[in-house]
Amino acid sequence: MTPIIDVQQVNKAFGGLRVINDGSIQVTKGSITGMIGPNGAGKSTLFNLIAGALTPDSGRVLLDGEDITALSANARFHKGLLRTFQIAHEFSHMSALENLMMVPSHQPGENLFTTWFKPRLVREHDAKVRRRALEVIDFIGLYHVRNELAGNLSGGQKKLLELGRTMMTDAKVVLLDEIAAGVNRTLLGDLIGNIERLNQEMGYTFLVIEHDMDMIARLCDPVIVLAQGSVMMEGNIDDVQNNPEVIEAYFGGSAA
Ligand SMILES: Nc1ncnc2c1ncn2[C@@H]1O[C@H](COP(=O)(O)OP(=O)(O)OP(=O)(O)O)[C@@H](O)[C@H]1O
Repeated sequence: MTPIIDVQQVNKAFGGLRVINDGSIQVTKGSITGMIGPNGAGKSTLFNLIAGALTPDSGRVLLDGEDITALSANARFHKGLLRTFQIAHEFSHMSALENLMMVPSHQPGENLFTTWFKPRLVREHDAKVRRRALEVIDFIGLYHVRNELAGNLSGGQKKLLELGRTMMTDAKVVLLDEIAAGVNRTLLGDLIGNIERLNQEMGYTFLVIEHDMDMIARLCDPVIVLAQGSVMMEGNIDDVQNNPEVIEAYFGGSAA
């Protein structure tokens, strides 16, 4: 089966520092794949190369078999490859529900021609977006705070809202970057449950960078271990945790 994400022999250097060294990873459609590694291993850089925030010096990135190496992050977003969006400053002054409704899509209202000449189409679209936002906010368990300003939500609630924002799109693959950081254990349980439901019920594929090993162990199979810009191994969490090379490089190091 064609992997949904196929990173092929990617290299990336910053100045003289080679950060990704012939990096190749495959993410299987329908999986929740984890990516771990010591601090500075290159996890965020690889994420940025996949999401399109960075361009590789060499190598290719394929999405569902299509070469997307030259595409912008925005073009990749419209192809269904997204990373959770931090709630940007300007959005913290909008309600939780409005944050969901503001997620970019091909909205007819954005086109001046449709706004002027097809106002009914715009109204129908807005009503549809609102209905979807209400469904999503219910799904992520934030219905009771739907009218709260996003800036007033707790850290964990903001993470749930970020996940909810991905659900407003036609996501195929969602990149989750350290989503557990700063989230209390109860909300972390909700977050994990929601990710599993999105995966099982709605067919989302996830690629997860995480320092929280408990979350990796509960969610991810397989787990890819990155060390010094290269893939050290891939396997299930038990294989990874029992691999002497990984223990030396990762658990024996300074990483969490
Ligand atoms: N824009 C940049 N310019 C220069 N060096 C960079 C840049 N981005 C990352 N690096 C360097 O690349 C290396 C890998 O960084 P990266 O953030 O990808 O690692 P990481 O595995 O995500 O680390 P962490 O777990 O600490 O977040 C580090 O040595 C870092 O200092």
